[in-house]
Amino acid sequence: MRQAERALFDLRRGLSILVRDHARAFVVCAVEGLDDAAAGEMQMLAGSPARLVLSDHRLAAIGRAGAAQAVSVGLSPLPDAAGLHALAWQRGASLPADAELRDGGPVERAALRLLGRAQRVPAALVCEVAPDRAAAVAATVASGDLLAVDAAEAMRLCESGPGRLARISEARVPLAEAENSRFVLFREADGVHEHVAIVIGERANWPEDVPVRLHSSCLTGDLFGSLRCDCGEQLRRGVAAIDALGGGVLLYLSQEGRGIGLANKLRAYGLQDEGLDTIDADQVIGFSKDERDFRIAHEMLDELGIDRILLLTNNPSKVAALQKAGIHVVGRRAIYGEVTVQNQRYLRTKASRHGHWLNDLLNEQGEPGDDEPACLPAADAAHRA
Ligand SMILES: Nc1nc2c(ncn2[C@@H]2O[C@H](COP(=O)(O)OP(=O)(O)OP(=O)(O)O)[C@@H](O)[C@H]2O)c(=O)[nH]1
Ligand SMILES: [Zn+2]
Repeated sequence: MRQAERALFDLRRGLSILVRDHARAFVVCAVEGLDDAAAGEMQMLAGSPARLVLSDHRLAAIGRAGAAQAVSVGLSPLPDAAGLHALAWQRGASLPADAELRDGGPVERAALRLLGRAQRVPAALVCEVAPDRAAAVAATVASGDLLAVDAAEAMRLCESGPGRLARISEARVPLAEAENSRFVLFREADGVHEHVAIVIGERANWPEDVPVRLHSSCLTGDLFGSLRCDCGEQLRRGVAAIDALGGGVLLYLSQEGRGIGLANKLRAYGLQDEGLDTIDADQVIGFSKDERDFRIAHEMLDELGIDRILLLTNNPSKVAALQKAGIHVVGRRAIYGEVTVQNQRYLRTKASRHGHWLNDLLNEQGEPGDDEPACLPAADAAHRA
């Protein structure tokens, strides 16, 4: 899958790539960062007019729901770069009435998946290579100026897990909430993404069901104490709770913004300031309500030799993902931050639309314990918060 990994780098840099299946080949570029010159050049190279490819989430957000994951939009005339940016992620944008919509094939789907994996807005400009341009495009590929990748290979990369993790380095890092802590850094097979396991306490003294928290990174909350979310407090309280339980592990996962990246999270915050909730805002930019893949956490636990855990979370998806991966989640403990004026709506949306177990915190409905996960064995109720 080396070509697909290289394709990710080129797309991140704003370069065009060639994506092909058995029948067709397209010059593909991210709409994010696109300028008019680049749009012109790719059409010249391919010898055909460019089409805009949008995700099903983006289509729904601009009022054109369809069944396909990727939809190819023919626009005549093609808008300039600013117009394409607006169609890709701005609120209130709409397609012209005469826009021609087609379900995308393997190439269009692969293009959007690659962009999502690269944490770019999932919107692509694509130009099919005209027969009379095939030789020129092949020469550009041969010269090294245009990277070519098969759509199937790109899809395989995007659907694959993190691959075998490498344990790279570690050190003792005493924390305010848990003095006896070690940071163990893992690197994904792609050589880029890194995640840290914070190993708290002495392993010999850990409870049999190891206290574990999966914490997705949040620069704004974890580092700066943003009041828009509850992450910073959950992080520190998570470390303290694991220490108080006799030790365990906090996995600090490089999954900023539920996997959409910081750039898109800030875009989404702008949309939330205009009135959208946290899930609709992500959808307007073209993403699903959660782009995270928790297989990484399973890999890390595996590397650490941990398979029976007490999970500190309010997120049912984390419990389900670990159980599916074969980890025995024998108990679940709630982990709350403070409710603030600024994060209240975010927390309520997590509860109502993401299924988070936050009823006790938000005091909305139900008696304490009512929202416990049905998937956990009753015998472990004592573990629960
Ligand atoms: N896209 C997006 N991401 C957000 C927003 N607010 C917080 N996040 C991200 O959401 C993630 C929260 O991760 P976690 O702390 O693991 O929380 P969780 O999935 O709510 O689950 P638990 O805390 O375990 O209950 C982090 O990656 C944050 O950066 C938002 O408004 N939009
Ligand atoms: Zn946060």
